[in-house]
Order: sequence, then structure tokens, then C-alpha cells
Amino acid sequence: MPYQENKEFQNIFRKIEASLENDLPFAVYRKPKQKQVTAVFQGNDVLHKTMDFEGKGFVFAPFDLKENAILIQPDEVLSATFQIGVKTESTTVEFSASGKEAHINLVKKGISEIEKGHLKKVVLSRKLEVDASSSPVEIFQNLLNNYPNAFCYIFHHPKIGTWCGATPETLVEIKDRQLKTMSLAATLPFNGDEKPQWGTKEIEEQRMVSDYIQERLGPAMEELHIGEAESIRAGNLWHLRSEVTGTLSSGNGIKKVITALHPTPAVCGIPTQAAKSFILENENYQRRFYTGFLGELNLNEVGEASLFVNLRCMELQHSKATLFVGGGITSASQPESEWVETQNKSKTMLNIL
Ligand SMILES: C=C(O[C@@H]1C=C(C(=O)O)C=C[C@H]1O)C(=O)O
Repeated sequence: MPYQENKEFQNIFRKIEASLENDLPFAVYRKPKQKQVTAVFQGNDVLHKTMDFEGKGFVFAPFDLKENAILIQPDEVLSATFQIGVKTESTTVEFSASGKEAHINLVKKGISEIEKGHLKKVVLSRKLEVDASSSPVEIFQNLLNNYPNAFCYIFHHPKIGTWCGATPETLVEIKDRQLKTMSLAATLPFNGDEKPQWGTKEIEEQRMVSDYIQERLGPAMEELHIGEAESIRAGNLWHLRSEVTGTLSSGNGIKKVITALHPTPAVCGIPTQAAKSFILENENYQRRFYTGFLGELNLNEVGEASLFVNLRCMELQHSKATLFVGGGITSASQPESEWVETQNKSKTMLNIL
């Protein structure tokens, strides 16, 4: 078991190991920039679903909501402070070119749909399989140690599988009708302390996400404010992000906000339905929970939610890990660069395996 002095934390780790052994559902997570780790354990293996988002617990929703959002019921909730320990040595990751041709062809097809005027933006992704010698608990501890600014989680349900990740993207936080979200898009590699130089492609791509949030969320809000775009670092990458804040109009709740926002153009495209159909018909695999969302639902109080987009994530199966990576395609995209971008994104998980 990974070492943490804190007794509460050791207890959580032991319970994770016991739940994995007994094949019982749980979710353990730490919110961005916080020290507290929360663990939600369900006492039986029933697969609970929530469609109205009125359930209470930890929600784990797929990209395509038709497949239903899973809810881990909070039969036992524990929390502990996590002391950040040693970062994983950053090793040079050996990339595999497997899947390159298929991804490049997919991106070319996406660009051609955009050129024909059927789409403005589409997010295209792929999966890659690698060996994972560490245990799920060790992998989770590596995520906690390496990505303090991300939402780090591990999720297990015997009927769904084991997933974990460190996502930089908030879907939405709602408390007392106050809402917070973000408009996140565009990617450049992080090289030392150099500030990223954004081109018009990236600036335009992020503005499209902000415009979408304004358009979709605006009608449900008493007021909505979208901040200036700024560069934020996520592991070995830079992104462009605007903070979004506002007050929900009375009568509008979590379901309304989720329906308005998910799937955002940061993970799907514009227009939403056409981009989603293109993704479902053309990507070479099933996304399942990648680019879905996850987090607290009515857990501390009814009407409160703290939800994150499931990016920089992987599914763990025995000693294999399946990683999921994608990127936004616009008319200015170049297939080869989009391939490299997915390789760079895969480092977030490859670095800690
Ligand atoms: C789709 C992913 O990331 C999203 C796509 C981005 C982009 O196109 O530049 C940037 C951040 C995320 O909104 C992913 O990490 O797999």
C-alpha cells in the first residue's frame, strides 16, 4: 500500500483495496487545488442510474447520455487530507505510431466535413492500450502527487469497470444557485517557463466554446459573466481558458444546466448534434465515459453539484490501461499536428503509469 502517514488516509486506501477485492462500487476524488480527498462507497453492487439528476451520490456519465448516467450511492462517505508526496520521475515516453493512419484519416474526414459547411468544429479522438504494472491504488496516488490542479479520481463499479484520471476541465459547479464553469479549448505543449504563443486558430477555437456557453446557458440564468481568455497549465500542456460565473434563474436546476452544456464544443463540436452524429458514426471506437462527466451530485446539499469533464483519463483492466485522447478540429487544423497533439495529451497518463 502506498505510504501516507495520515490514519484517515490509510483507512481510505485500505477501503479502496477491499472494495476492489470484493468488487463493490466506489469513487474517490480530490477537487482541483484542494487537499481533501473524498471517498464514496456503495455497500452493494446494484447499478443505479439517474436521468433526472435528482439522485444523491457520485455521478459517472457517458459522452452519449442515451446510455444513462451511473450513480454511486453514498452508503459510506469518508474524507481525509492528502499530503502531496514525491512526484513521479518524468521519463521520456516512447510513443507508438499504432493507430496513426486511422487517426489522420479521421481528422481529414472531419476537415472535409467542415469545408463542406456541415460543421464548424468537431472534436476527434482515439484510444490507445498500454501495459500498466502499478496497482489502481498506486496509480491513483501518482495522480494525486503529480496533478494538484486537476480533478483527480478513481471510479469502480463491477458492472462498468475501473476508471481514473486527472482532468483540467470543469463541466459545472452549482451551489445556492451560483454557477461556475469554464470555456476551455486550444492546446500547446508546455516547454519550461516559456509563455505559450497562441495563433488565430486557437483563439478562434476557444471563442467558439465561450459563445456556445453564452448561447446555451444564457436563457437559464439571471446573469452570466464570461471572463477574458487566459493561458492555464495542465501537466505538460497549455490551454486557453475563460472563467464563467453567474446566477441561475429560479426554477432552473442541475438537469437544466447539464442539458444545456453537455456535450460542450470542448469535447464534441459545433453544431452539437451534427458533430455528435459525426463522432458516433466515424470515430474508430466507442468513447463510453471519456468526454462524459463525473462528480458530486446533491451529495452535501440538494441542488448542489460539482461536475468535471472526463478528460485525461483511462480505463484499467488487469495489467492493461486504455487511454483516451482527442483534440478540436477546425478548418485551420493540420492532420499531422492533430496526431502529435493527441500524443502529447496521452503523456498526462503515460507519465504516471
Ligand atoms: C478532447 C480533449 O481535450 C479538449 C480539447 C482541447 C483542444 O482541442 O485543444 C483542449 C482541452 C479540452 O477541452 C482531450 O484531452 O482528450
